[in-house]
Amino acid sequence: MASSEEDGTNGASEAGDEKEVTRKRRRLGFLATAWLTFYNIAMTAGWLVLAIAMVRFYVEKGTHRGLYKSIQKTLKFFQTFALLEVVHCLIGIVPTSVLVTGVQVSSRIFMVWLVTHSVKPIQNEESVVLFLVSWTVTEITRYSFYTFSLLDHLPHFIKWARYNFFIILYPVGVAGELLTIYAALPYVKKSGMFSVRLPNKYNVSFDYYYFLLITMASYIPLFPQLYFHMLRQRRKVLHGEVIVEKDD
Ligand SMILES: CCCCCCCCCCCCC[C@@H](O)CC(=O)SCCNC(=O)CCNC(=O)[C@H](O)C(C)(C)COP(=O)(O)OP(=O)(O)OC[C@H]1O[C@@H](n2cnc3c(N)ncnc32)[C@H](O)[C@@H]1OP(=O)(O)O
Repeated sequence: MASSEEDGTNGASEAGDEKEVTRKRRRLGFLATAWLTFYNIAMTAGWLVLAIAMVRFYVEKGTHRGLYKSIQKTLKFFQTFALLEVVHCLIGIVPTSVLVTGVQVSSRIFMVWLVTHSVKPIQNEESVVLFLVSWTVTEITRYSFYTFSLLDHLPHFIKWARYNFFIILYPVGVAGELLTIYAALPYVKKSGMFSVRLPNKYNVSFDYYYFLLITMASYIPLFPQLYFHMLRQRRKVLHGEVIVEKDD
């Protein structure tokens, strides 16, 4: 696979890229770079394990039924581990917005623990496969992008994939998430799970069913912001390589 140095960009932009990498390293410091490299390698490996497990399951069983159950431990571990991304932003070792990362990570944690893990009858829905596949492809690409960038050997395809796959995978993932929450609604309403009814000694009430409806509605203002954020990042990072994209 060609590295960014080998992909046909001109000398001036290579020199600019190298200076940028050196500036970034100095800014980050050794410890932060080492930690991020370890973190990104671990996350790439984790999501790769998940991808292989999903493909193996489907090849062996020929159905998606039981898929979630078979991969849930790995999924929960690596998706929960991603909470560290919010910490990375908070302590300033990655130049990403806490808000953007917070919304992204919390919606995933919410989907994993408070929807798919908690509402057992929906675990075999096709929509679960939809978001699992789009998360997995996205994360393998994203974490390998960060890893190779930190190691200063970024293959052009990874960079291209990082800033193009999301155009399709983001809406597909969101559709999978929304359909899964929608499928959970009847069970949540019937069981009254996570809901607190009056009267009680704290005098508070909470209805998880309505909370889910509000969460679904909140995708309407929040998702476009994340999507346009990624489109802006795409323009920033791939700017100047438009000719390469056209050649593709
Ligand atoms: C409690 C209930 C809450 C419910 C909320 C409900 C509302 C939810 C609405 C939103 C729905 C989202 C659903 C989502 O789960 C669906 C999917 O994910 S589907 C699959 C497709 N998904 C994607 O493609 C995700 C794409 N999005 C992102 O990648 C994110 O926006 C984000 C993770 C935040 C990344 O954005 P960022 O701005 O960081 O982009 P960059 O990758 O370009 O990074 C910018 C710079 O930071 C450096 N960086 C970042 N992280 C690292 C790292 N780990 N290691 C090293 N460096 C890192 C990166 O290199 C860039 O540096 P520089 O600019 O110097 O080059």
